[in-house]
Amino acid sequence: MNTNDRGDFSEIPVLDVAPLYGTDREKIAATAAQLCDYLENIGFLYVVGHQVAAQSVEAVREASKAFFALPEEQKLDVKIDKNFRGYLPFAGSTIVTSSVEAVSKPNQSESLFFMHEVDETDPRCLAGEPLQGPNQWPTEDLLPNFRPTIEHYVDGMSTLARKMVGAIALSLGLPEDSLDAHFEDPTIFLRLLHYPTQPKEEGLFGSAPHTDYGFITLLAQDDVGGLEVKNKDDEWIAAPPIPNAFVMNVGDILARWSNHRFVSTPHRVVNYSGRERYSQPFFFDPSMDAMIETIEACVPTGETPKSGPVRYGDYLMERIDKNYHYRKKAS
Ligand SMILES: O=C(O)CCC(=O)C(=O)O
Ligand SMILES: [Fe+2]
Repeated sequence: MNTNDRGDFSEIPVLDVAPLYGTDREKIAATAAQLCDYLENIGFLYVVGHQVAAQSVEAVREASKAFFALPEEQKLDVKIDKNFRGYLPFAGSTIVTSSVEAVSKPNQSESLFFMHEVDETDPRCLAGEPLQGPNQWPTEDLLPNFRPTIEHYVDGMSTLARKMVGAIALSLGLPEDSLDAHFEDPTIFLRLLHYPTQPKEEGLFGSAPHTDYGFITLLAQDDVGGLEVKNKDDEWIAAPPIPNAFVMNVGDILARWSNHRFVSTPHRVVNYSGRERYSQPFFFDPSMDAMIETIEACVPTGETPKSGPVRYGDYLMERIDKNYHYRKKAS
């Protein structure tokens, strides 16, 4: 790697991941090598050639629009709970752990969170383990077909994300399945986001500058635009919508796991378009119980890892508790 290239970009590159669904080892290796370069130097790329149907992406967007169009009191029927599933009203989160800039104004968005489903009878839920509980679904009479639409999408996105886990392992010179054990019960978030158009105001964002917590993010956005990614010259580079592409980025736990060989790049959303914006980031993260310990292949000979081991669930709870008002305990 040429470290001088790090953060030196003026657009987000596109990677065709179709070979990852096939069996041609040479093509798979070439795709992984290209991926490695993007993850090391930019931390962001567009993924095309995946097998998530455009129809499924569109169906989720329509479901999202229908949900956010409901009266506030109906949205509040599924208000976000202690398990981090449900509706986060407009301006409900301020990113305070952002290392990117001092942030004080709440994000100009409302969102609806789903996670991996955990039944009420599941031992993890019964034991009161953090973030392990059932999703909150809008009722069928209010929004018909909502749940199967979301679940179908999460299935397709999970398949794509697992292909990327394999490609990431290959890109580090490891066997394709070497990280799989950490994703046996993956921690999954699907966040449906609605950004009203916003005024131009100092320090006011749809989504304030931040890095993502987790492993990888795969984002579908509508045709409005507004996502921007920071380069090494502190310029905000647009990541405009490309049809049938997901924006993929490295999260902080992947950066840490890779001894910061891969870079978790700050990004933000500003919606000055005059239109409403809808996006749907899918976050694919390790199992709560997975121990994240620096990948040896990422530590140069003679050096020690930059960070110690951490249980993914503990790391995640710390990050989440800091960022969301509704979780803050009244003192
Ligand atoms: O809405 C977007 O385009 C980006 C959202 C985002 O960065 C996030 O939810 O972490
Ligand atoms: Fe993000």
